[in-house]
Amino acid sequence: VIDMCGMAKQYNEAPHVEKNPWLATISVTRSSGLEKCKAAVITPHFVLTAAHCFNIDDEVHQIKVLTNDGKRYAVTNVISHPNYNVNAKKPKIAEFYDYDIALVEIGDKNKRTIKKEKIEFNPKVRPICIPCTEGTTRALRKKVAQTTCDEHEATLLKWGIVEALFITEEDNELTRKDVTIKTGDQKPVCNRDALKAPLYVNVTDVSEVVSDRFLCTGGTEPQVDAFTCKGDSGGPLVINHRQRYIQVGVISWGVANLCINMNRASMTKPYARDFHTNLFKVLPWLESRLKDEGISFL
Ligand SMILES: Cc1cc(Br)c(Nc2ncc[nH]2)c2c(Cl)c[nH]c12
Repeated sequence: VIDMCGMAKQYNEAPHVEKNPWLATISVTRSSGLEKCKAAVITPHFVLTAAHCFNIDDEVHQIKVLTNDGKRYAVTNVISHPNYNVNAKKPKIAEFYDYDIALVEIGDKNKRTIKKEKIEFNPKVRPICIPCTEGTTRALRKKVAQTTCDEHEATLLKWGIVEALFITEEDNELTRKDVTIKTGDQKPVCNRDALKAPLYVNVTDVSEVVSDRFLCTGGTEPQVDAFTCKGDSGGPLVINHRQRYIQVGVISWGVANLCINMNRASMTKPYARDFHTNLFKVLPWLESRLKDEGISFL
């Protein structure tokens, strides 16, 4: 049977790693120290993360992918979106996160074996669903023949307020955090708070920093949303559709740093918004890079 995506243990007492089997951690070892990001398992050879987790001079031997079963995988390639350029708007905008998304390819370049090492799936390690793939059509319980990518978007990113979640690691434990994606008329209200980020104080036009590639979450209306910490970068923004999990975004950046070393402040702020790269806006790139991976895009 084709590996069904977005499946997880649902029973209350299930270990957190089996409730969130698609979460992975990326570690980048540099002379300046260790950087960690989150990622999502999407195929046996690829995890999806944020491009800003890497520097241009990082080499693949410095990067490892850690899955929930404790396995560490070597990396053969980091494929950042071609339009990602954190320096694109310097000096006015010191960091620009448009197209903040990257695929990390698993395998060991040095291994003489023909077959690349690949992620072993098990109850703690499973792929998440990606929009506009057959796997997601099945996960949405729709007819494979007739369902279009637009229908996926209409079903998942309805107009207004969309319930979603991300997974963070607190005291070595995975915990889910609930957020609401502001779409439709709620989107400008959410995006506007980007100008409250210290980084963007001298920016006047929000569209200079919040491009159409972003989904916006956070704040206190209509509910008090969880906020991200820098260490959450690269993790998946997930929609739970009838106990099947579909990734719609990659955690990119946030307005307020309400965390000290991943210890969250107790109170959020109304302007504590987070921005996530919207997978529906990077599909041609995703499809072109995943074509030999047994994922059939619509
Ligand atoms: C997830 C995440 C990533 C980054 Br990079 C942050 N840092 C930042 N955002 C704007 C400029 N720098 C934050 C903050 Cl702050 C909260 N969550 C973040």
